[in-house]
Amino acid sequence: MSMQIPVIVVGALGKMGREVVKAVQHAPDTQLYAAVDRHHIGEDVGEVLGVGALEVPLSGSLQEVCVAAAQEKQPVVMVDFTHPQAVYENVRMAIAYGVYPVVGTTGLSHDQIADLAEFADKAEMGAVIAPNFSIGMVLLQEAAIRASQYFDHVEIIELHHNQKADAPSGTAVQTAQRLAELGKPFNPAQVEETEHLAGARGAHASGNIRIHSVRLPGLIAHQEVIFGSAGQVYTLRHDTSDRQCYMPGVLLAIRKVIHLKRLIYGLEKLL
Ligand SMILES: NC(=O)C1=CN([C@@H]2O[C@H](COP(=O)(O)OP(=O)(O)OC[C@H]3O[C@@H](n4cnc5c(N)ncnc54)[C@H](OP(=O)(O)O)[C@@H]3O)[C@@H](O)[C@H]2O)C=CC1
Ligand SMILES: O=C(O)C1=N[C@H](C(=O)O)C[C@H](O)C1
Repeated sequence: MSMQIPVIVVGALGKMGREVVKAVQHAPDTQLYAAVDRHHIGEDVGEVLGVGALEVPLSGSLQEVCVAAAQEKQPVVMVDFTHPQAVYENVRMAIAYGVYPVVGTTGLSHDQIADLAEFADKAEMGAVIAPNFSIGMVLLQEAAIRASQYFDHVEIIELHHNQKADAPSGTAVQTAQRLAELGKPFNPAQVEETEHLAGARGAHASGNIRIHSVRLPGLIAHQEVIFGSAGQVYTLRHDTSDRQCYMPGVLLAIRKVIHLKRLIYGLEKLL
């Protein structure tokens, strides 16, 4: 049996997928098993990405790839960085064929995640969904949880490139959720507010925390969590300058998911 974990990358030609293809190819204990996307079907994924031949042709059918993976004697992992509209069915498909999903795609609803967790439970299959695979964001969220002990007022600003399909970012939603889980009543009203332009005060997320989304060319992925109290503002900020920052987290999830028997949500639970 090979010591390398076979990995299917779905969305292999995307901004994240191409980094995952390279990371999986370079890591000593993982190997690229298949690459799935919607373009260049049949062409060598390495040639298309300009990194030299990898002897892995692009497939347009995740199902065909999963059928082949189901015949393998060792566990196969699927890494999905596609689109909010595709990811739910991709994860269902992977689990149905005994392929372990590692999901970075954001935009899944709370109900969809709960449904996938139930599906993984029934199949006794591991799965990892993490809206952010960078260690810096895990640390930012932990610092925010600590700061919440001392601040009652907090808002989140997330800033991304303008090719992003979903808003707010999955990371901002998760950050608000993690703060809301503390059970503290954030942002008690000070005055009666009127929004003269709809959306001016952002979106209401978990825990009465507002999220403001910025989309501009030139940005990659950035988030601020801003706390305020009388006479002081405390700002936590994370900036992404290269999508390589997500790769150690993705590789960690690939290595761990094959030993799990349920769905895990959040990179912090794997550290
Ligand atoms: N968890 C994390 O750490 C991170 C998560 N993300 C999330 O990852 C997702 C992808 O982001 P990004 O790489 O920037 O997006 P891109 O649009 O650059 O890449 C997505 C790729 O998936 C392809 N695709 C879309 N639908 C399917 C499908 N049904 N089957 C196969 N391939 C498909 C797209 O093809 P086409 O071009 O034809 O649409 C494209 O090649 C987003 O949800 C984003 O929020 C991003 C960064 C980090
Ligand atoms: O689309 C992106 O780029 C990113 N998406 C994820 C999210 O929605 O949180 C993670 C990171 O912010 C980059």
